[in-house]
Amino acid sequence: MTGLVAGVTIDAARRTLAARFSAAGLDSPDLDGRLLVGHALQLDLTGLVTQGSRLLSPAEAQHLETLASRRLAGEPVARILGAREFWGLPLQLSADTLVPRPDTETVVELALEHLSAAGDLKRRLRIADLGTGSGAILLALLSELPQAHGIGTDISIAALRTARDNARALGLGARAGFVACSYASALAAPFDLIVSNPPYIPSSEIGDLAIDVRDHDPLRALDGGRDGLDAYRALIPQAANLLQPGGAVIVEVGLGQSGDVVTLMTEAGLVTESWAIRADLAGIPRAVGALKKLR
Ligand SMILES: C[S@@+](CC[C@H](N)C(=O)[O-])C[C@H]1O[C@@H](n2cnc3c(N)ncnc32)[C@H](O)[C@@H]1O
Repeated sequence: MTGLVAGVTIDAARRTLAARFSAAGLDSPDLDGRLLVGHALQLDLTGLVTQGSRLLSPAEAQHLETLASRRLAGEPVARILGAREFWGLPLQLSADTLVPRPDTETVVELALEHLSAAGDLKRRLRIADLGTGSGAILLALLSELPQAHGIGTDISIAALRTARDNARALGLGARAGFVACSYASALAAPFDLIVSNPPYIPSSEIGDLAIDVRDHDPLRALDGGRDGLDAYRALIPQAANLLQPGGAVIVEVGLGQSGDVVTLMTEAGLVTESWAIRADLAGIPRAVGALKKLR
């Protein structure tokens, strides 16, 4: 394997990393190389372009080599950077938070569409995000809903700390609270909107996940029990109790789970409608919603 040597230019270092990542079969070798070089040298895209002919110092070359080795060993770029963008918001991560996924933005989209159709975008809404992790879904919603307040829950205190820090860093801290509990068990009614991306991988499938997920995302963010539906069985009845009449619960689901989740919502007395299933970019039903009946 070709290492990076001091005295190569930034451009050459990017090309070398991209070639090594490509040879290792990584999905986005150019992007990964650019992000790691930018991170190691503290340069944004403009800096990388304008300083492309600058030579790496020995310390920079060594640092970059360490980051490249971690990537080649299967560690996701977001874990190496300790940060990931979600809904255009920069979020810090920790070992206790899932790396937020682009698919999860379907939950945010469906929630905003529902609120928009109901004429509620400017209302003083109360939102709960169950299993908030880095705070991704809650903070995306609060960034779009200027009058809304929200609570994120998680069983991981460390994840809640990261979520709280993200809320503060984004200027949303005054409208976001964080509570350690199992899903909504410590929350009191009423809520206008409850969202969740809970753990939903069947326990028996965890071992077959790609290495960047299995070895780097926290197990309690992934493991949904025997059939993957344990979290929905717990949180959907809780949500049904806590919602205002006309309020909505919107959850992310795994592959092939939307039918079972709709059934759980119906059994909890919620109303599911055709608007309330949203596919991700791959066409897989990814977000499922239901309403509490109006009295
Ligand atoms: C799939 S991750 C989602 C994180 C974040 N909402 C996102 O979309 O990026 C699931 C989260 O649920 C949390 N969790 C697992 N079991 C829980 C429980 N019983 N009550 C509350 N949160 C739980 C995990 O710690 C993890 O942060």
